[in-house]
Amino acid sequence: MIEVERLTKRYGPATAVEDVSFACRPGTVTGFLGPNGAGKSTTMRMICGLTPASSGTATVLGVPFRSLPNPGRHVGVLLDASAQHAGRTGRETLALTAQLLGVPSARADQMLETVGLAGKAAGRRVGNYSLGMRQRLGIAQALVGDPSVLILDEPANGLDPEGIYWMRTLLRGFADRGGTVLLSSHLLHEVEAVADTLVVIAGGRVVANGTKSELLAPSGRTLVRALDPAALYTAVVSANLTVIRREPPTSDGLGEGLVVEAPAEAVGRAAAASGVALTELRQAGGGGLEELFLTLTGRPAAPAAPRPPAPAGPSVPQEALR
Ligand SMILES: Nc1ncnc2c1ncn2[C@@H]1O[C@H](COP(=O)(O)OP(=O)(O)OP(=O)(O)O)[C@@H](O)[C@H]1O
Repeated sequence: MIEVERLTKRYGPATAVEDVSFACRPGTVTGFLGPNGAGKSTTMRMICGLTPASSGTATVLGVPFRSLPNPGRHVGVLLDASAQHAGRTGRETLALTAQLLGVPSARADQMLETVGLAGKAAGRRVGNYSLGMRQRLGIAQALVGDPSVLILDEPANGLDPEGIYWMRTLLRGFADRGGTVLLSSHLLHEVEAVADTLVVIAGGRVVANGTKSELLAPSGRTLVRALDPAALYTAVVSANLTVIRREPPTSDGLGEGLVVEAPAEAVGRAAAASGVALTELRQAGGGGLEELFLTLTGRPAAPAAPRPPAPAGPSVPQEALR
């Protein structure tokens, strides 16, 4: 169990993390999502006692991380896969960790096997490892102490598709055996595939927190497009419906769309009343995590007039979300 209660981190006048609260339960994978600079790493570092919080608390297995006796036997942490000693081999790295944690050295060999670094790779110096190999070694290191909690910051970075699939299977198995996993990522689709619970952070604040099925449930919003986007906008606004945001034109030639806070029927009627020919009318949502993420964190409006109300959250460049 990980419990985070109103955690805040300030660096001088800047607030990196503000009033963040969430819980990760045994048997679940919690995906911690946010664009670059959202505050994921800072939050994880505070949970692990590496960065002091300005206010708020974080506990792991009921106590602050630093109060855990031999924490590596309870919590496996991977915050920076590049932080390993470049001059040691993979096998030496894990053997040393096993020794420090007081577990048999055979466990180190088992973990090398588990992460696919047994054999030749185990004898190579870490400095010669690819980023993906370092991630695998970092995951092995986190697992050596046979912990019940895993805290992993962007573990999929540098992994190829096969590696990402492998990691997903590993984390799912760990949680299914009763473990607790907190996993940060900006790889939305990977998180969507493995997480049970999602915590979305933007600008240092939690903007969504719930089970995947709750958060991805269909919304009462409608996505609508028309041959004449400006006429559509006027029709929607004239019917006193609220435009949440614009959708960019599609690659197959449909023009700019609108996401409207109303059921499809109301939007269709508004368009019909103004004689606007629609090219698309459907419930918004169903676009998975990416759509949820964009809705929650905002996105740059497409250049067109007239403009809808500004998005509620900070602007997030789309490339930061992939
Ligand atoms: N030591 C520090 N001093 C000052 N500002 C910091 C420090 N560490 C982080 N920040 C700032 O805090 C904010 C949150 O950073 P953080 O690294 O936690 O975000 P993140 O969500 O992990 O981003 P990324 O996905 O890019 O790693 C950023 O604006 C960052 O510049």
